[in-house]
Amino acid sequence: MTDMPVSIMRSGGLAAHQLSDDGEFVAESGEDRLAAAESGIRALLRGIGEDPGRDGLLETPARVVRAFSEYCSGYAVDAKALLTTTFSEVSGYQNLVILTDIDFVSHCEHHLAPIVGKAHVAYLPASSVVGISKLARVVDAYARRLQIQERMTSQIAQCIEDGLNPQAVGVIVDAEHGCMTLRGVNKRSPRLRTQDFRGLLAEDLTMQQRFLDAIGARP
Ligand SMILES: Nc1nc2c(ncn2[C@@H]2O[C@H](COP(=O)(O)OP(=O)(O)OP(=O)(O)O)[C@@H](O)[C@H]2O)c(=O)[nH]1
Ligand SMILES: [Zn+2]
Repeated sequence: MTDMPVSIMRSGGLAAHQLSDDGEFVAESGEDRLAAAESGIRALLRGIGEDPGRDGLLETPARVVRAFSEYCSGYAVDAKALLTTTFSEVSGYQNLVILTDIDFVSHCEHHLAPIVGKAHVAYLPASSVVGISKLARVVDAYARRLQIQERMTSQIAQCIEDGLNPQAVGVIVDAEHGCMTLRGVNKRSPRLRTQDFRGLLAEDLTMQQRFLDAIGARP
């Protein structure tokens, strides 16, 4: 047995930081990371039988990397910090605040295929309300990552619960998954519905129904 790190053994002597344990090149700088990502896209193009050297594809790796940086820009967003602008002067408001039809685009972590849908968010304020655009920003902060829909739904609910400490939180997400509609099982119609109800919205079925009615959903 040797004490040599796996990465060094695999690379035949390369410095340990240059290869990860699964044998991938690990870039040190941001620029190296982009170059490595672009070369990965060139490999993908070769893998599907294309010629990454032909004119039309020369700029494609850089474009794809830029596009994925945009799809995944939510990693850089501190979602909870979005909920710090609140208005307490409307503290007499005792009803659900419901923001419906927040459209989003995410990407599934299994196939990197688009998940396109709408999120509906409700909360019952405890003492203050938040600017409604911030709720849509929270949705985007989690949507613009590689996701599965169940986790995204809970992350949005958790963020609102932590950020506003409300009496109730509800998040419903309806989405179409490209990995089901464009490939694989190739079904055009199914939409995945996920929901996360917390606090009074988990206990009070009448309140839950008000939320469902607002989005025109069947219970
Ligand atoms: N629960 C859940 N599943 C998802 C989501 N997005 C994609 N999937 C599923 O993840 C699964 C991955 O299954 P695998 O069998 O590993 O992948 P696959 O061979 O490409 O499967 P098929 O899509 O059936 O062709 C598939 O069933 C997808 O439909 C999501 O947000 N939530
Ligand atoms: Zn998928």
